[in-house]
Amino acid sequence: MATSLQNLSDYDASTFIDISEKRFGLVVADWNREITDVLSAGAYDTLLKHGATADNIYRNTVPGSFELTLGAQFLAQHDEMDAVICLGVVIQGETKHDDYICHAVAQGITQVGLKFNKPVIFGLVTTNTLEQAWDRAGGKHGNKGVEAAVAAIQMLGF
Ligand SMILES: Nc1c(NC[C@H](O)[C@H](O)[C@H](O)CO)[nH]c(=O)[nH]c1=O
Ligand SMILES: CC(=O)[C@@H](O)COP(=O)(O)O
Repeated sequence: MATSLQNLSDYDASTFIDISEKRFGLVVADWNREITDVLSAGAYDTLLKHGATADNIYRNTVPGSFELTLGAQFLAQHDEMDAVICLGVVIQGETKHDDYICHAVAQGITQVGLKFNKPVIFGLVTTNTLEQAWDRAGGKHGNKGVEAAVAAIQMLGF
């Protein structure tokens, strides 16, 4: 289903577990920094809003989205880390460069999650245009950072 029809920025928090003792890693790509900062703030504020403490949220920056996988692994490998949220923005260019990045990140962070048996969330905005990216970073389609944080909380409830 397309984001225009449904997004997780509207969610029911009544089913969330207590996350006051949970530790979260945020891995944020520096590319398209103005937008990833908004995603990061959305994720951070959402975790706090639902009971996480600032001391339990660890934020690491990586150069670009391609590095999200390794950044996620650096955090996920710590036993005390409960969930990792990866945030990046890849906007289509003239070449297939964006495809390579997006597929690598999707596969890479899936593997990290399976390897460490903990939620590693795919908060990668992959759009055709800059405008579409802003639409998903506090614009008309919500904030994918918020959605990523919600997904992490929901997965911890399993
Ligand atoms: N083009 C985008 C990139 N490119 C950089 C790569 O992610 C990577 O850092 C580089 O290839 C070195 O390994 N990154 C984004 O996050 N968004 C883009 O649109
Ligand atoms: C994927 C991108 O945003 C960019 O770095 C690559 O652009 P291009 O495909 O025009 O080289």
